[in-house]
Amino acid sequence: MSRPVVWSIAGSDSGGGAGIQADLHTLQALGVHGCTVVTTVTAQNSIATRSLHPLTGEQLHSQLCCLLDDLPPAAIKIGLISNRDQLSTVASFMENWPAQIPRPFVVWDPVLVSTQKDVLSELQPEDITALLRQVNLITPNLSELTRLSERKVASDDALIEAALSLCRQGATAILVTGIASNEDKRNSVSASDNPCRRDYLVSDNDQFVLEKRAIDTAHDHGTGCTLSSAIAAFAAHHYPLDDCLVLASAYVTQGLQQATGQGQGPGPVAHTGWPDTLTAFPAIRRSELPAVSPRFASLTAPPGLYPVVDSVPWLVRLLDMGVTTLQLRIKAPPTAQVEVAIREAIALGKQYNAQVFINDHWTLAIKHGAFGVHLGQEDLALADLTAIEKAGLRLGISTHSYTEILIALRYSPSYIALGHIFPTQTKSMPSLPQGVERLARYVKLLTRTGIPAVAIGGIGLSNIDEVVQANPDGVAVVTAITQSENVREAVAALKEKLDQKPTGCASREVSDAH
Ligand SMILES: Cc1ncc(COP(=O)(O)OP(=O)(O)O)c(N)n1
Ligand SMILES: Cc1nc(C(=O)O)sc1CCOP(=O)(O)O
Ligand SMILES: [Mg+2]
Repeated sequence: MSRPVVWSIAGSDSGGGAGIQADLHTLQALGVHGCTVVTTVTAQNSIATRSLHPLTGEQLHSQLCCLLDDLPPAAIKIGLISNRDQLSTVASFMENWPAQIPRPFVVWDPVLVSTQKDVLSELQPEDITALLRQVNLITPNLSELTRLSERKVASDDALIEAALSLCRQGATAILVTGIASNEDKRNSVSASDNPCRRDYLVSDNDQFVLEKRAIDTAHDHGTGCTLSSAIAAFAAHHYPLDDCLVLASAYVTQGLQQATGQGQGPGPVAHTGWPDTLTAFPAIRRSELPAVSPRFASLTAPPGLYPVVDSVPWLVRLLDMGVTTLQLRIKAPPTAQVEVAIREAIALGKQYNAQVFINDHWTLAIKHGAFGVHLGQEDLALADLTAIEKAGLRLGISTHSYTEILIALRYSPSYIALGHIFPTQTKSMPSLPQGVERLARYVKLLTRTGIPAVAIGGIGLSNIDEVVQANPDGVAVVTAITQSENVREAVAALKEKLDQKPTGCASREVSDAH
């Protein structure tokens, strides 16, 4: 099967560490086909840039048209644009994108100065508006943001205001990269702890921070190029924007961790594979999320088959069949009737020595001493996580992306649900089904955290074999049980499939970053 196509419109770095060369290494490593539109030929090595040879707008146009005829892109990364002629060529090409070809995701890393502090572009702030309007994301560092926005950026508030000023000029979203953390500056971090680096995502309707420990290496040439081309690669694989940023950040961190140096100056970032080490992933900071660090009690047994039902009679039926992990999911306000059902469900869980989770209704779950509570991402902002933890309840958290997994990990839950794997009729979902390939990557990422992974969404007898291959610790199901013709047979068959899991709950380790 052919790979998604990504174009890199950027400068050539003869030293092989940045520009088109870094982009092609990144795109290859991340499973997409890279095509190139060279904007400028640089004579450059690891020590200095000796000369720059910009191509004309016409030469760029000819490369762009040739690619569009045969290799339309799923995503485009734009890097070095040396002058106004080049910028207006690329901007007008994007503006006149043919209606019959799906518009690609476009990320622009507005390279103005090299890591060795050589000025690479003649562009002035007033030149950029035409291209800003055509891109989905720009990824300036602090000095580029300062120059493009023509503002002094001395605080977080000033940074956000400068980024929003670019939004007002037509930018959709800005990722401001590599900001040293204010707390580190104030507290002079200990020698054993590398300082934090933050990337700020700012758009008209969203703001969040990706935070990670700085990597102690001299070999960081091509970091910005690698980040933006990785974002384009993940966009081409149809990841949502927040996941593109999270995955690209982890790819760069892995590259910095493994960089070994080439030449006498700063060597290039290494090009590793798909990010799969949790320690390379950033932590996510969102102002609306509770700023607490609870650690919830563990499950007493792996979840295995985990039916999610909406009534006490269903719980009784399944407990009688030997099911040991269940959820009562009543999507209704907390009336007296709901409270009675919750109290009975909790009592049944104790009677059968089963792990019974209460969905959403965390106050009633605490009041009646439940085994555990299940919360979604939206519920997290409203619930008192400290009260749930202090009352000794377990917590399960829903996730639908890498970003949501990183958010969930911050609260050390008792399990993490990964959904929805296949299309589901039970609930209308704002995200797309994830499929078993992503499920397997998530499970692998969680494998050493100590936190069990539960797959949910559209899972039944017809597809459970594929799910089992991804090796989750549990499988949550609604309709596979509640709409089966013979519930006892369905339970037995699903349990038998789960018993064929490749391995059990592996030994796990939790990352400091989360
Ligand atoms: C095991 C499990 N996984 C996911 C969910 C969904 O929780 P949430 O996102 O809060 O949605 P609602 O179930 O409340 O509609 C779940 N309940 N259980
Ligand atoms: C309640 C729920 N939460 C999901 C998630 O992805 O968070 S999917 C889902 C419904 C699962 O029902 P069924 O097994 O019938 O598809
Ligand atoms: Mg919920």
